[in-house]
Amino acid sequence: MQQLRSKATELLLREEWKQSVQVYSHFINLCQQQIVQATHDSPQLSKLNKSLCLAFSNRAEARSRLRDLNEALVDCEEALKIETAHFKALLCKGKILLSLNRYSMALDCFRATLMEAHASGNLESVNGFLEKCKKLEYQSRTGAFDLSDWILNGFHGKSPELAEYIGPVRIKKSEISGRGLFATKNIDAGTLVLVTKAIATERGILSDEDSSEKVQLVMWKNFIDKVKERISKSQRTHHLISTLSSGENEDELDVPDTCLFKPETEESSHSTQEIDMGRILSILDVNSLVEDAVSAKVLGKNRGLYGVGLWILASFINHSCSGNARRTHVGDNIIVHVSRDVKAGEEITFAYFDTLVPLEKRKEMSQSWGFNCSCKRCKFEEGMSSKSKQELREIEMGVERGMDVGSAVYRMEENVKRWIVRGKEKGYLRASFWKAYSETYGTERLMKRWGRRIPAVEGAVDSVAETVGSDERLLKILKTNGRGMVEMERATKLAKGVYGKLVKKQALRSLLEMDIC
Ligand SMILES: C[S@@+](CC[C@H](N)C(=O)[O-])C[C@H]1O[C@@H](n2cnc3c(N)ncnc32)[C@H](O)[C@@H]1O
Repeated sequence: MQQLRSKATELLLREEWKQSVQVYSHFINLCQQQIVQATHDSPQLSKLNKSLCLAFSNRAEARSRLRDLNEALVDCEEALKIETAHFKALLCKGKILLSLNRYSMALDCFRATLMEAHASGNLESVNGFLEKCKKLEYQSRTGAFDLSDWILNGFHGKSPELAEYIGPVRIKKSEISGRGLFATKNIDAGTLVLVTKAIATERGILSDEDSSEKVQLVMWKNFIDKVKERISKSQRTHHLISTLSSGENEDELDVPDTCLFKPETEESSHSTQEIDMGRILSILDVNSLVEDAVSAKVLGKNRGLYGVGLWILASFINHSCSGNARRTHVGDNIIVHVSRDVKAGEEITFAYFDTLVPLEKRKEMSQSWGFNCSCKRCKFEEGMSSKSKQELREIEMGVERGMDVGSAVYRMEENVKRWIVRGKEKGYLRASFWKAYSETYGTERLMKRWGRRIPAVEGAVDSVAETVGSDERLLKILKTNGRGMVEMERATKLAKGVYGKLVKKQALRSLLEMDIC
């Protein structure tokens, strides 16, 4: 036993985790056998128990390094059954709970180690964990995230650690398709609705066109392998992924309780169903997101970096061509915020693809995603009279063939008046032809010619932002046409919709100036 113990410790120190787990397991077995045979209350029994406790906590450490977190947690519990305040076991348990995003339970563990940490000279490192844990626990409770410092430092260093957070939203049946995410109260533009960590991500640099497809294929394979590994190591992950749509009979799928996705929800209630890899692959096909989509901001990334990932709760968000939310990626986190004011009960939707384009283009895009878009904007545009649709197609084709974009905007506005299209619907049509609007507003020559016959830039920007949500291209036009402080204020409001309430005013201005929008 002595030899086994030394060997296991040596392997642990050499960071040979797998072998160390094996040797500790052997040692633990022997130790448990001897405990059964030892005399009650004997000094030998207490020595054996001490060794067993340490072995459990060391095996927990090795298992946690291998990301076998659940097994590692069980080991910590075993160690703590023997010695309720065992420093190493408590510290290891705290670290595991922290990486499982169970902040308040982790906080309890770190607090329980404080006395021993003080006595053994480990106070500084324990305090480090405590502070981190407190910050994350606060974020996950309040949704108060602040990336200002990181942004003002030019995204220097590692991306900030963010807590998982579920805001005022719940999963419900959707009129669009299957299940969707819905606001449970009125939410104002920029408010965060969720922050979740990816189950797995895969990133790579895409260089020239030729190699990028191959690189993407390899990345997709690696990504699938990572998801497989995560599923094999956690029944909870497997169960949560299984709640997602595989694209078939979506309207018949169960509506899971939103609480299920809270990190604190216990593992034990899940069945040990077999992994159906075919279904998992379909689920990944339907639900994986790329990080550099038009509707996503990726903060702090290098140019050319391409990433794919699976974020479970965000996977319940349906697409809409008049979406009210956007996503931002920071490290492995997805942050979803509303990009315009949202009423209680409204479905939270974001754009899977660029929606500042005409209906036909959007139809092609949604079909390439495997569905026919049934959002309100598409329904409205499809429901217009065939004469009006023909007129819109002509303008669209005219713009494609190089027609004067100013005259396209003028024709659009005249049509909108003639067809008596008002409010939101006006915004829908302007959004469909935004390319022509933005080129007109952004070109001095065109503004000289058409400026007085078309609406002011602010009005057009507002109507589009109110219907399809804030977008960096709207911001850009405001910036080029901006006239002093009023536009700066309007731009700041729009920027909140683009980036979410993640930064204070100064950092928001810095983002605006960086021109990443
Ligand atoms: C990421 S899932 C969204 C959540 C899904 N509705 C569910 O019940 O799990 C994507 C799938 O939802 C459906 N979907 C999303 N947006 C849609 C839309 N605008 N129109 C029709 N179907 C949509 C499509 O079947 C798509 O493949």
